Amino acid sequence: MNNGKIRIYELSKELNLENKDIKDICEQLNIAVKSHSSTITDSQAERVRAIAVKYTPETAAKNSVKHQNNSRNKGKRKPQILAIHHRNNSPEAKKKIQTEANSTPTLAGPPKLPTQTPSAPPKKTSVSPKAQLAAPPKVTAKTSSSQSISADSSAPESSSSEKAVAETKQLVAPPPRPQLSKPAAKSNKVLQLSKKPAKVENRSKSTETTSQEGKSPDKGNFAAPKKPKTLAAPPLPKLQKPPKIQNSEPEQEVLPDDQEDAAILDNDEIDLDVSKRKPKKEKLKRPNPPRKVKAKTWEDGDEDTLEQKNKAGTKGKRRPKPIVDDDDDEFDTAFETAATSTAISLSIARPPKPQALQTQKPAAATAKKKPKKSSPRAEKTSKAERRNRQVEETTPEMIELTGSLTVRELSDLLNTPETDIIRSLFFKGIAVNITQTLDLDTARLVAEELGVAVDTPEAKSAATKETEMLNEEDLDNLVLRPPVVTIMGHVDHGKTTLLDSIRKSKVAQGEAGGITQHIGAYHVDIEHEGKEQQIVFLDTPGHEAFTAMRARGTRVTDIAVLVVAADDGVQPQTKEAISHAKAAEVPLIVAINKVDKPEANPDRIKQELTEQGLVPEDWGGDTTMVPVSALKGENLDELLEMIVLVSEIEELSANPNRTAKGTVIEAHLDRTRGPVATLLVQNGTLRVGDSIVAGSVFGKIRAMVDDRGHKVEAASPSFAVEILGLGEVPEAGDEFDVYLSEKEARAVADANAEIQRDSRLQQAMSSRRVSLSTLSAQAQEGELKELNLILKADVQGSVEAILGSLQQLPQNEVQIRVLLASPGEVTETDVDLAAASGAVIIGFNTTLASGSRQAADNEGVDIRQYNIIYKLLDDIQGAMEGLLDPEEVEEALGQVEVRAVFNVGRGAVAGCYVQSGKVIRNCQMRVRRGNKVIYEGNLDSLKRMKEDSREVSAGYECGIGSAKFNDWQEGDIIEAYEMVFKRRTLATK
Ligand SMILES: Nc1nc2c(ncn2[C@@H]2O[C@H](COP(=O)(O)OP(=O)(O)OP(=O)(O)O)[C@@H](O)[C@H]2O)c(=O)[nH]1
Repeated sequence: MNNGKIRIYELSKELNLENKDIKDICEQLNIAVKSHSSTITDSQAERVRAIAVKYTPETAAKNSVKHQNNSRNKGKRKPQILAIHHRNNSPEAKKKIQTEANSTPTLAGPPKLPTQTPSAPPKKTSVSPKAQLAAPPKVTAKTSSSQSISADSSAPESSSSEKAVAETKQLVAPPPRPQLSKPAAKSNKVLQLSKKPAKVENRSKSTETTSQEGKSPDKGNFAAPKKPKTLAAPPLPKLQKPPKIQNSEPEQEVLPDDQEDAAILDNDEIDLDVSKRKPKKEKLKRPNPPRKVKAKTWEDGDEDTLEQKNKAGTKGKRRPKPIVDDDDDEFDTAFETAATSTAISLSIARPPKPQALQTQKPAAATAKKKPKKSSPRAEKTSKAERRNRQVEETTPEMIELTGSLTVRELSDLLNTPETDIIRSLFFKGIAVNITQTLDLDTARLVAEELGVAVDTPEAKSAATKETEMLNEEDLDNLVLRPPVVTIMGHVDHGKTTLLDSIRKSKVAQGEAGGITQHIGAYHVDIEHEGKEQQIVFLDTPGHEAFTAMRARGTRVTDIAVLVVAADDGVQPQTKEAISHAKAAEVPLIVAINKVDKPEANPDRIKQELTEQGLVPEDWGGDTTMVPVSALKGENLDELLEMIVLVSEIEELSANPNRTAKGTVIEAHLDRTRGPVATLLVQNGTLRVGDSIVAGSVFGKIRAMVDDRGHKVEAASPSFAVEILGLGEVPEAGDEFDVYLSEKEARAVADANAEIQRDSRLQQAMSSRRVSLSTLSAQAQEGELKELNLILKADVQGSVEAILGSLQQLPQNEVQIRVLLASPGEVTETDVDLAAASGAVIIGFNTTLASGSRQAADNEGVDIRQYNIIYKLLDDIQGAMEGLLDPEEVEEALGQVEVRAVFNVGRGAVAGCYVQSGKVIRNCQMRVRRGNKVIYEGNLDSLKRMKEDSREVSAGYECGIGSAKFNDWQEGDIIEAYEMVFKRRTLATK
């Protein structure tokens, strides 16, 4: 709904009717509608909803005129509902209600309701829908509750509390449409479920039966389970919707225009009921405790909050108030009792959105307090008390925070009104709105202020193995597989050289700057105990910028080889590698490298490693440490042997006789070949032609190439292959699965894409998160600056590495906003985005697509290209500093000594000698006498040889005068300086 209007198709969707049906209803109501995309006003929509409740396509088809008449007839019923409202005030009625409530325990059983509703439709099949429509009284006859309802319809005004109870019950039982004298109403409900009036009747019957017998309606009523489909189709949610309409809307429909207000009151009453019943819903759905909190808020009279929550379903929200006004204490008590039993049915009857339900639940619990409203002032006080009490009662003792969350989410977690959170932050100088995302520290601050302890379990290490690749079916077909080994270690400790040496090839050559920047996977054949064996190596980069990639490497690895240079020792990334290996719970073998170097000291390395918890075997520990020289190829055999031995102990196995699954090691877009991904098969066998899903990407494998560049048809467990045929570039680190059915594979990919989209949205929200350190005061004063970036890199791993490094840059004054970060060329689209958002495009190891350079020139977009990450980071830091306001600093010009004082008129001029630097007319000066500064101000006149001079340099004499200072003395020192603006650098926190 926009601007108070709603389109026909939106309405039809909401009411679960056909567009045509809605148009029919509009026609009945004389609302001009041309097509399904026509809009009508909210008030018109309300009228349509009212009619829709009772609307049946069947009836509609017969004639629209009848409907009009019917709607008039319905108007007669509305008064019934109104009457219920009045009944509430009658003490007698209340008693009756109590009695009723007690006597109808069946209704109270919340669990039954859900079952009933869904099952109801089928039962109805046994009954002729037409009959129902034509003779609503029959329905009433079936149930006691329905009877009372029918009585109401006959004499609405005189309706008693019994009737009210009966109505409530009806509401509870979704179908029981005795109230609806018009068959249409019933049919409407039915329609929502299955669009078949017959089903509606069944439902009502079933519900009735259930309420009486306390059994599941399904069994008894299922005389004709003819259309199980219908049953399946009308899932619970649908059922919920129709009920709402029944409760409130039928009445509205019936009421003549001039009675609309009264109808609203009625609705309000109904809402009250609902709120009271909500507690039961909790039992049924038992979803989010936070919602309860919201409900409390609502009770407190925070209408706004409610309204905000349910813009679409505003009706429900308004209702609470009127109820309060009309409520009588006694009645409330009685009604509460009754509500317990009827709550469930009501909830079913109500279509309200989940949010509304949530909010209402708590309301139900506190409904008793409402009567106090009779005295507005007393009510205010009681509200506050109640609110405090509620908050105290419901605020959890401890919450668990794992990351950023919105104000609303925090409110849910804390069972505290959003407004309280916003207020609390406001007083701390942080202005937020309800949808804004708070970072963990801010959220913790809020929670702790409310006395709620915060637990922040450490984020699961990225290196932790996430998925078990084997499942039960594989156990019978397990065969040993080669170990997947990750080589880790500090930069330049010789990882690539080691692998290179093992492979007897020159992988290190050709890497930009000699730094490994991509993850690679290679297999080597070795001979062990006379048998040929294989080891698959993952080569991960050593620079700390690639932490994420290394972590990923660990996640798929079986054994970690930690390379430590014997001449350098344990370094930061050595420690990091150890922690990754520990997180992944993989065995670790240390290769003490560069032992050929004269300064190599393996024992020192062992000592340092011992301090990290890795005690060498020859020192009594359990860590295998092998001294090697990667460069000279010394002792590599022993290292390989150790790897094989460890893998044997690990009994690494997989089932090659199944569809493959594994992990995307790397992926990029190749200009000629399309998306290319390196996959590590961890179970099963991957084959050309397989339908594969990697993350959210679907593909049919066109070709596979192994690490030696050979085309292969199949890849068995532990082997890494580069594949072609994916639709898009998957994310490195994504797991992949092969599906026998291409259709299923596509569906899985689509579903994954949906999930990823959601999480990306959340990330986008988080990128604008409120952080205590960066926002607070600055944000409010508009001082926070942003540097927008678009990052394109050769591969996903580089993207992650750069993003990780960017996060390390101080952002307390200038915040980096990465609008887009993806692997691939810099395209014209990127340029457009940059132009629209004032972003700079950063390309790393990537090229410009044709046309993008020209587009950038035309748009004035800055594209920076790099192949060394340090340079990239330096430049970005420079750009960020460029965004800082320059600071005004004092720049010394020179020093002048006063050697004589000349009185001129009323003033005086100093005869000076420039000792150093220079002095400039109109510059700033500071006059020092001894250690004291006696004047600071402008140097107004500067003369050289009685002539005005602009500047006098060191070694020359000059006359200096100031309009505001004449108290010169010989020996005074004048420090000449000027204020200049200087570019600032980012302060590192
Ligand atoms: N003397 C000697 N030098 C070695 C040995 N292993 C590697 N180096 C040298 O150490 C330097 C770094 O080697 P790399 O293999 O590139 O180191 P890396 O750990 O892969 O470096 P990144 O890929 O940048 O993390 C090179 O100059 C190698 O020649 C060795 O066993 N002995």
